[in-house]
Amino acid sequence: MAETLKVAMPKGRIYKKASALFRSAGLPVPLDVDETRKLVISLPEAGMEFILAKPVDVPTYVEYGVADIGIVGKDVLMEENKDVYELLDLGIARCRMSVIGLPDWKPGIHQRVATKYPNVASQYFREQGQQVEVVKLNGSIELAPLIGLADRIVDMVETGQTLKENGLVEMNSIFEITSRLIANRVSYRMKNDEIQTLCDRLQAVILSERANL
Ligand SMILES: Nc1ncnc2c1ncn2[C@@H]1O[C@H](COP(=O)(O)OP(=O)(O)OP(=O)(O)O)[C@@H](O)[C@H]1O
Ligand SMILES: O=P(O)(O)OC[C@H]1O[C@H](OP(=O)(O)OP(=O)(O)O)[C@H](O)[C@@H]1O
Repeated sequence: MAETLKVAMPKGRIYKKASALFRSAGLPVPLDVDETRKLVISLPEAGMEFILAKPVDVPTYVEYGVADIGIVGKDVLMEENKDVYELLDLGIARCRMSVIGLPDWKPGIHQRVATKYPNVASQYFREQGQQVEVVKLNGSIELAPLIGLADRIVDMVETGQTLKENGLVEMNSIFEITSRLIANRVSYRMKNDEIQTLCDRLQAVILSERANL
């Protein structure tokens, strides 16, 4: 008998897109996650169990093996650097990680950069040979240059609306972001049939959606 596959799904903006992809692939997903406070949802008839997690925690659950697979943004994978397999680019929740500042920004003697992604930002500026102080924030990052906490930020840009409304400009794009399917290393071996079947079904939908673009 096939083993239960434990799937860590991020709540929030990725969930809708990821669940639509699962449904198109003929895979079940819990409905109405916005309306429930339940965090573990079992679908025994499908041999699956869904863990509804905060997006940034998905790689941790998968690394520790309490979830066999998970869905997470490339931004989180780059920042968290967990020991997991990255199996598939789902092509959803597309945006980019960028360096952003006020239009009149000039490099000062002491440069400060605010971000939700301190590891990504530190590595980027190190590679650019720029010495900066990185300050970690947890949200509304665009506030930092407006009120003088930092002279630049590293944050995600999707439509560019947040930048526009706050008079900021995108200076450099660091990398493109989409959501990825990740797997625990041991689960990938022990539940290979189940994981591979799921991967193949998702891949087929992704390819057919791409062909219809
Ligand atoms: N415009 C966007 N801004 C932020 N994240 C985006 C955007 N577009 C796609 N994403 C993806 O969605 C993920 C963030 O989802 P969400 O905003 O629900 O989480 P969060 O802000 O980390 O969670 P929480 O609000 O619980 O702290 C990112 O990790 C990224 O991969
Ligand atoms: O280019 P846009 O389409 O405007 O999207 C980008 C904005 O969306 C994200 O913020 P989020 O909504 O996650 O809020 P928070 O990080 O401030 O909590 C991100 O941090 C940017 O602020």
